[in-house]
Amino acid sequence: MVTRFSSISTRKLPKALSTLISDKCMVVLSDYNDFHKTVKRHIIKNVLGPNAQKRHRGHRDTMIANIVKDFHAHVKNNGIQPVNFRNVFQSELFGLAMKETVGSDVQSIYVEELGRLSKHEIFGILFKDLVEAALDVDWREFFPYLNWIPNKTLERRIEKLIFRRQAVMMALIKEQSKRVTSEEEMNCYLNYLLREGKELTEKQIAMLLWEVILLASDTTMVTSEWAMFELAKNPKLQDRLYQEVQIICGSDKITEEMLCQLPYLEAVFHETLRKYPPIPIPFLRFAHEDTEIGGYYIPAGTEIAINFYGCNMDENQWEKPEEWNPDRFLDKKYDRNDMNKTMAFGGGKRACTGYQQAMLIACTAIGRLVQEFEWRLEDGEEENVDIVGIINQKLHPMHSIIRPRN
Ligand code: HEM
Repeated sequence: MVTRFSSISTRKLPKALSTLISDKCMVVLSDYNDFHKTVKRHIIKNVLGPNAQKRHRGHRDTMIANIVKDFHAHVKNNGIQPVNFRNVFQSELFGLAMKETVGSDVQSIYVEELGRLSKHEIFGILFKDLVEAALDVDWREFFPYLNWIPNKTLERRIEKLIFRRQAVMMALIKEQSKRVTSEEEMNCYLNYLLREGKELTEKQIAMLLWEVILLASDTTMVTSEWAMFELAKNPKLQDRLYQEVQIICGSDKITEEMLCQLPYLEAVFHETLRKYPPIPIPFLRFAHEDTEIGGYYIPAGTEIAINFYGCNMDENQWEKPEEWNPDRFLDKKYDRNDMNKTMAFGGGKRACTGYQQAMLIACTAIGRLVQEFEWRLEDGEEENVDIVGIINQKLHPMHSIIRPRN
């Protein structure tokens, strides 16, 4: 992935997915070409690079504060009734994604073609429905010579989803374009692309904005949910993390600046990514030229699946890989600054551009939630380890009993 990326960075996508993403009009699913290089420069400069992340700091702090507030409100209103972690976390994460892309956590919007939509409905149209559709299997993919047979039900469903996404994105763009005067609203991807992305069409801008909404709304939540699940399941390890946070932060709330002093928290993050990589097998690639990988000759046209999950469960590489054990990452052999301790973020030139955002949000949230509350699993929850979808999501959202520490 590192040295051969230029030969193996062409994506092999199912037809339905290719249609959904307007024929690879995204950084993450485009081939390695000039379009990719241009739009990757844009996303780094305005959203995901270190300077952009500094500019978005306020949004992350607000997000964490809101999550903590929501959990306290749950305790106040429902006592020891279990809380659905995902409901709280995902809504706030989606709000952050909207701020980064269109400048505000839109609570409702009027869309000419669809009427007035709530935040929840916008989330459904821009995220949930499309993620579910990406999983739809078109049986014709397995029999390419039968491609001439129509699959009208699937095609109509995809057309409808694209229509709805496009209508909402256009309404968001129109609404936001009216408010380009305020300083805070200038700091969003939409305004940046309107200013700097002169080579892009309106449709491409809509797709690039949607890409950030899609990528920012999920993988970080998936990692945080699995980490909280394991901590709630293992009170001793949770206590160890709490003690570490107490020693470093005392009575202060944990902040991003403190993360570098919290090695156990960092180990919790990496161990979660190892055991539950949010992208266990990235979308297939194919070699567009003859190449050689790991001593094997790979002829042009070969499809390549990279199994991160398999690598992270390899007994030759990891002792007792099925155990969730953050301690393994405290070993001196791991460089503290190396984000690639596991394969979770990919590798080489196509490695994840959003790792810094993911790490800052997940680590601060996990640390702060353990600092504020004691987490226990609801009876029977321990068994709920099934996963669903292409992003290794917990099939059953985690339900946990939380008790404020003070
Ligand atoms: C724990 C969280 C995350 C994980 C595990 C993760 C994982 C990955 C992986 C494995 C790839 C490479 C796919 C491949 O090689 O085919 C990737 C690419 C990418 N990710 Fe992430 N990701 C995470 C969060 C994010 C976030 C929050 C964003 C942005 C908001 C993001 C943006 C991207 C982009 C733009 C690429 C494409 C890079 C390129 O093709 O040059 N990721 N991610």
